[in-house]
Amino acid sequence: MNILSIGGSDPSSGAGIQSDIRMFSALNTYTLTVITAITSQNTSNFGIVEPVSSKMLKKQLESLFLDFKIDGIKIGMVYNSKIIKVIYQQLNKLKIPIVVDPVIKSTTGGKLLEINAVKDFKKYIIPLATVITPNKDEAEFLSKTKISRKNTPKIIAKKIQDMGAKNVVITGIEGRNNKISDFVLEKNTKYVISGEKISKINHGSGCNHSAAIVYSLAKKKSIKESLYFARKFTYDSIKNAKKIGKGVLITDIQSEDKIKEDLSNAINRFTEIKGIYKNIPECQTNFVFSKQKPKSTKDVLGISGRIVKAEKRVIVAGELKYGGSKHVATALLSMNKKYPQICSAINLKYQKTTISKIKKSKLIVGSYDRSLEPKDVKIKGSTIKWGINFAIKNSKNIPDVIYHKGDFGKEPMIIVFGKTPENVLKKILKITG
Ligand SMILES: Nc1ncnc2c1ncn2[C@@H]1O[C@H](COP(=O)(O)OP(=O)(O)OP(=O)(O)O)[C@@H](O)[C@H]1O
Ligand SMILES: Cc1ncc(COP(=O)(O)O)c(N)n1
Repeated sequence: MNILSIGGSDPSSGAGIQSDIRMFSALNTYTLTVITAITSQNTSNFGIVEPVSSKMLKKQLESLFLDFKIDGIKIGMVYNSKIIKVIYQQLNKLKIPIVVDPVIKSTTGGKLLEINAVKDFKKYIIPLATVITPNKDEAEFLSKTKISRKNTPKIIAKKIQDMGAKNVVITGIEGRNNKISDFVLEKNTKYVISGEKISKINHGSGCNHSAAIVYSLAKKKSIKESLYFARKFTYDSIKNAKKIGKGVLITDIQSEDKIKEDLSNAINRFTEIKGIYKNIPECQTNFVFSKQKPKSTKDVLGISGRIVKAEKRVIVAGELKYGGSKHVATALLSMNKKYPQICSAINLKYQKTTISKIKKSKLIVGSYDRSLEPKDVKIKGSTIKWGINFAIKNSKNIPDVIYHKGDFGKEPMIIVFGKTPENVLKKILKITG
């Protein structure tokens, strides 16, 4: 699939064209790019803007239309009237999804649309939009109306729809109980998509949101499906935002390749720990790492075989696969449900010496007694879930380690948990060897 991103260059790659390339690549989509303006900015400050000439813009667009099948277009920073008019001339006959992210001001305060271009933006760019995604401030600015009890998001969205956009999403409306919502006016129907607000000041969430919408629309999904997909995608990108520069955080997507790379590195380092073979249980070891918000073991990467003991060495038998682990992945899912930041786990042999080392190090330990398992739990085969939940309930803080001493015919076990495989490995180093 090929998606075209039309927008400004952000040299810090936190927003604009460069951010779109990162996002579409994470979605395994080829990104075509047309630059409208070059900006100088970083995560703290916005510098200057140099728009490209109309001729240059037109030539960029023509060169792509002559060569590629384009499945969807995202429009970000357009800056001035000349740019707006060229985009309109080139795009107005197209029949593919176009998502407009009306960027007016950057998070760091830079001007991304000239004041005297606002009129043409409304006249030429808004009517191109299959979906337009103003945030609350942008929606108020475009509609010249403040959201209030009287002027509801619906009234504001309708004003923007009347300018020619087919569907309108007003993003980032903050509510009570740490909720953040997007108000949607889809043709004649309205609805709200709500979720938890992450307390991080970030750069690029709006760009990621509109990029994910056009990606999903280009895959022929409905508007509603695309908005839910984009909301989750953006949430993950904010959750995974990193402090790369000195200022605001830069949003990022943890690609499946990155999950694989992190787990694979940690497994290699695990196998090299001196004397680690003593910590491999009879049922062998699995080491797992999940995607954000895993729903089932299919979202958890693990070894399709196990890490096995071969005399005084340990070797990895099998490959990394989603759904590769059952037991450790199930334990992780129970932990992750209560503590979503915990995404990695490993099981180790139960030994008194290890437990006393765990207790001496400052790790938080939880445990459960398998002989107390209720009958229905045994019958349903949901022992691990029951045990992990039992240990979590009885621990004030997030347990680093949960163990049980086994039962008749059941091997005792220790499970070490952490945010990432690297984090789990650090804990293992404290308690083994
Ligand atoms: N702190 C947050 N926690 C969770 N979701 C958020 C948060 N901030 C924004 N979102 C969601 O991210 C999506 C993008 O909206 P946002 O309001 O960030 O756009 P924007 O202000 O245009 O961003 P930008 O300034 O990066 O262009 C929306 O679905 C919004 O609800
Ligand atoms: C080139 C360009 N395009 C868009 C944004 C908006 O993104 P943000 O509001 O996150 O700063 C930006 N800062 N720069």
